[in-house]
Amino acid sequence: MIEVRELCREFTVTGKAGRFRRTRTTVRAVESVSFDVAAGEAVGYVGPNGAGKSTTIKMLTGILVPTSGHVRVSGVDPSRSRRELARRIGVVFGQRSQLWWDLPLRDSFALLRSIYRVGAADHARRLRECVELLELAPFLDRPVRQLSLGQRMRGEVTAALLHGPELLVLDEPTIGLDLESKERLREFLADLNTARGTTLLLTTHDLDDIERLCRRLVVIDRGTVLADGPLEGLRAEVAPDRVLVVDLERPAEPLEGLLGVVDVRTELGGLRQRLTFRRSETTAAALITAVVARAEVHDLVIEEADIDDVVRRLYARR
Ligand SMILES: Nc1ncnc2c1ncn2[C@@H]1O[C@H](COP(=O)(O)OP(=O)(O)OP(=O)(O)O)[C@@H](O)[C@H]1O
Repeated sequence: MIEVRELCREFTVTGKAGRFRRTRTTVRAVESVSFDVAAGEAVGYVGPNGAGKSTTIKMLTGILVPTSGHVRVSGVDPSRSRRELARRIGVVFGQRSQLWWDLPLRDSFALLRSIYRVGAADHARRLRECVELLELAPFLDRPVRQLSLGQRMRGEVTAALLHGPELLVLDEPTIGLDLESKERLREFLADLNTARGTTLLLTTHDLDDIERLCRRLVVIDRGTVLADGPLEGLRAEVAPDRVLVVDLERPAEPLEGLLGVVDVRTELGGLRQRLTFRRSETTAAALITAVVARAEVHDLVIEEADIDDVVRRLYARR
């Protein structure tokens, strides 16, 4: 669905040096990025501010022409075949709108139907689904400028889906939304991917988006790919330890010497013990069995690096 090879984009920035002289410097926003996305995948494209995410998305959607490298999306070269691409993919920019500000949402949708030349029946069916799942009915007849951010975003996502795209590209789709709106949108997108097979590529700084939506993460920094793989694989790679926290019925000596355990800390006078263990050397189940054989356990919980930790550690590698 997406094929990117050694993609590079430079910008020339002019600055002032003295009264009359100007300097020209070249900024490499995307240095060399390569990755593929297969049909049906849901991929998170993440990286710190200025890493080159938006620039990549703009090249994937035909808004920017690459300086060098190869890119194909949905079988076409995005910057050469923008119209063809627009028929095949949907794009949502959290910070920009594709709706008509003064028109009621319903009229924006009707205009998009004529622009994309979508059949009346298909349009009506897709609109009905979005209206129901994204709960648009109460504000369909209101001008876009009167909508809240959350309402408008639901409208933006609908607008991007009315022509039935096989790929949806989202740049910061949940930015600025409240928790409930974020959750509603995530649920809708997860269903779009799993039940309908629409391929998703999204950039986000909200790693809960990734946790809920994406099985795979492409992490970029300074215009190159730092890591690419399933979240679980990346977690195992950068955070090889997990922690088993056990609350005992009675205080006990530290539970030392269990297979795979690299550190034991006691709290509450030995009533709570935190056992750090290597995921490559033992499983949580085996360790729990070993602990239960040594002491009477009241409660236990397993802690591991959350997605923020994983991504932070990946950035820190640089
Ligand atoms: N039109 C432009 N002219 C000059 N430099 C640019 C231009 N667009 C982007 N850049 C620079 O390229 C780099 C990558 O920018 P980009 O917007 O792709 O990053 P990003 O990963 O999307 O960041 P953020 O998370 O802050 O949105 C930055 O250093 C930015 O200043």
